[in-house]
Amino acid sequence: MTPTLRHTPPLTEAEQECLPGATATRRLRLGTRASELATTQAGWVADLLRARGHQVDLVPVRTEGDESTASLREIGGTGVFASALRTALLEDRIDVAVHSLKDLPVAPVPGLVLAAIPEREDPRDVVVARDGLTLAGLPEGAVVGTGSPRRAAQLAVFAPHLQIRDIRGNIDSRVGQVRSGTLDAVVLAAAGLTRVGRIDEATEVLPFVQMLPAPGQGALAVECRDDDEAVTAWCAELDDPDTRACVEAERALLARLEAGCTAPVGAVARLGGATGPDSGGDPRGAMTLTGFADLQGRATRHEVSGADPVSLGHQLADLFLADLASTGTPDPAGAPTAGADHAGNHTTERDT
Ligand SMILES: NCc1[nH]cc(CCC(=O)O)c1CC(=O)O
Repeated sequence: MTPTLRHTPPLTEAEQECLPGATATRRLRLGTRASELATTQAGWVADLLRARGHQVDLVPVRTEGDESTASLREIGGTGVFASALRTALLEDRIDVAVHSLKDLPVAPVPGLVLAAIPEREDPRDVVVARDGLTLAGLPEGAVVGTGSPRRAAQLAVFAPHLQIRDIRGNIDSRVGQVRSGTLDAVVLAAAGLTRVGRIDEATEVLPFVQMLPAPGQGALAVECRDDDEAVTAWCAELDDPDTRACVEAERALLARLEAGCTAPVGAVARLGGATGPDSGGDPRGAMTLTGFADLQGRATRHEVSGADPVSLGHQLADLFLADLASTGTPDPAGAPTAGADHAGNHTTERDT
């Protein structure tokens, strides 16, 4: 193996750019957890980097239980999937970490940067049900497995004839419980099924009007050390600005809501529409951010449109926080902006 740039005195970014073939002399250590989904996602990012001329080695990273508790405490309590990879990155055992964005806590980590958010997969949730059925086609009392309070709360609104059972596990074990007859159906992210090549097993795609995804669902985060300018720049080439704008809005909602409540939250941002003279000069055009939250057993939706992703997220959060503050019955006059697919004022019975 040829010596790497890591063992030579550090070069400035400008010096590296002058070196012919400089990118090929440094092998990138791309960290991945061991699950099929994680290795598939990491492999996809590795291939994108290889297509740009980089040499990439996949590095399996042990789960959080193997790591020092001190480092984990530094990072924070949530995000067990992300913690081990982030620790490995901070300790210079890997150069690049690939995460499912929806599993990544919204709080930034000092020393790390989200160098790229590549183009997202389908953000919707799908159903895998027995006998090719849809949720509407399942009989009264049929059992649907999900470990997600967000999914359970929305199922209670649009499919109240179904029972929810709290389940955990990877894609294979969750679908396996339908195949074995333990469950009538499970709800999963379309993106996960697509990435492992099993999207054809979905029996129904749930539209946003019924089921809003987790903020960031379907998108990946490519994380680097912020002082590693070369790797950060190489990874930044994988960024999709439209996806980044959408997930910024979705995560801004989550960040503001996490400060004010612990409700299950769904959200999706969509670009497009107002690209004409009224679009405020934003070349990305207008964005619409739609959110769901189950606030103390009362499920509500709100929708906002505008140009700035982060302020949209905050605006939407403030609508939910205002709902929460008005502890009495929901105010029908407080309906969202015209055109919203509002499903408010439902009473839910949450099983999880
Ligand atoms: N919480 C688990 C998880 N984290 C990321 C995905 C895959 C979908 C994605 O990348 O958003 C899944 C599986 C699921 O929710 O069904």
